[in-house]
Amino acid sequence: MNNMTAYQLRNTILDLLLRIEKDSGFSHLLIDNEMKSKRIAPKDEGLLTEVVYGTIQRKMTLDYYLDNFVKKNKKMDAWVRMLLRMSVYQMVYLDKVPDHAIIHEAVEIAKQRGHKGISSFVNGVLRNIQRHGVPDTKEITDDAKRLSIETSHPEWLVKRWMTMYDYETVKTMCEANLTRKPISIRIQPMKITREKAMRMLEDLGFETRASLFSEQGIIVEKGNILHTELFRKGYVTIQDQSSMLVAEMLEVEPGMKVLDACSAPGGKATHIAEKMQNEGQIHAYDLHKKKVRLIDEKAAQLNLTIIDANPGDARKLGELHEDASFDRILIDAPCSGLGVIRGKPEIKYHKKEEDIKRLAEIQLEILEHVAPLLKKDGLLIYSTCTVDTAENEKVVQNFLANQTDFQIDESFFGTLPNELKRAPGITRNGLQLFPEYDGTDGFFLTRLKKI
Ligand SMILES: C[S@@+](CC[C@H](N)C(=O)[O-])C[C@H]1O[C@@H](n2cnc3c(N)ncnc32)[C@H](O)[C@@H]1O
Repeated sequence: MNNMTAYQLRNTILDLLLRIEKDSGFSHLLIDNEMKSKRIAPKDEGLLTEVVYGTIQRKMTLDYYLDNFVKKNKKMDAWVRMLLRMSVYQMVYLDKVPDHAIIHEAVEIAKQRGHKGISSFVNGVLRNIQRHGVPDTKEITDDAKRLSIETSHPEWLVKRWMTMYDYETVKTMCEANLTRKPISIRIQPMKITREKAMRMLEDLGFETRASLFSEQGIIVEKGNILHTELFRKGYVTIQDQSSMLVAEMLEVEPGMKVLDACSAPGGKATHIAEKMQNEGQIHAYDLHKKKVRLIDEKAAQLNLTIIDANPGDARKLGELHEDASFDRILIDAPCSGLGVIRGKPEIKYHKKEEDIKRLAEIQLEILEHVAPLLKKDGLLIYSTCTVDTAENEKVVQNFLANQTDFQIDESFFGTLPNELKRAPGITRNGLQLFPEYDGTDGFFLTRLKKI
């Protein structure tokens, strides 16, 4: 592996940021690919991840700062603005590299990518910021606007959340979205115990702790799991703790017949298969044919054989399966993803309010079409990785309003892990996890019972 110079590393970071912006690419996937390419030395991985995530996470705040130092209507190529953003990010939020070195590297990059005029412009803006400091956002008097700029969330989104939750909850949530998400992993219990996996990781210098949400979960505080044999050989897989709650709460047993209606890439289907000790049947569907392969790959990696994955629209599964034929059903619905902003920060800039309305309609359609496939006394989990009540509470309420043979399974609340029994997001209709809570994603789940 060649060690990159600071200049090359900054150039790679700039390229990554531009790709993420241009292709609306998922930052975590592009960063993982970059790491896997082995071009980045382990000592540089931290800085790369920090600058890429940080610059995306704080894009609106950085633009607010820059607008104070750049003439209005100044035409700027996308790469110049991005170079300024990532440099200001490092100057304001990181203290790893001195400002003069950050400015020097930015000017070198500008010289190479552009011409002398651009490098002097970059130099001028950054030196001005170094001299005068960034403007104080406290001057913005409107709460929603200030929170929007300070935490870099679109104003419509902040306003929307303020209609759903009190200001302090929204503020905490937006601030949590600016922090790094701890990685959590799930052990494959047929291959290794949690204690052994934790011991092995700690021997390798990782810092770990046991998840309180799932007996299979481990939180990795420090260390890159992608580089370990444990990960490569399928002894563990990456999954957010909140997602692990789903298979825990589905209460499956070996031999059951289970439907996972929106299954790709198979994180929860494989967990359910593990809980069933790989005995029984899991019918897994996903609308997108290409993604079905991901379910098969994950199952193969974890040596799980009971998952039958196929393309299919959840709203048409009644054409393939008889009514009342499944013991358990999971609907992990397509959603706005507004609960996973911390791990995929670009989401907050791409979503629109109309998307949420349309998604809520699809979610209700899926629930209504899939529900008849559940046996009497069977359990159905509805989950999403969003904090938007229109996609969570409201969908469940609307579904129940037109049903006589389903109800919220009250015993669900009793079976939650103790730490969650009094979580702030518990309502009559389910559990809303917020991203600041024990490092999970923003996630909603509820359990319905067929009576
Ligand atoms: C939240 S993701 C599922 C994640 C998955 N359960 C896991 O744990 O890995 C939602 C999935 O629903 C799929 N999807 C969207 N519309 C669908 C539909 N009408 N029928 C079935 N799947 C759908 C999407 O392609 C996406 O993969």
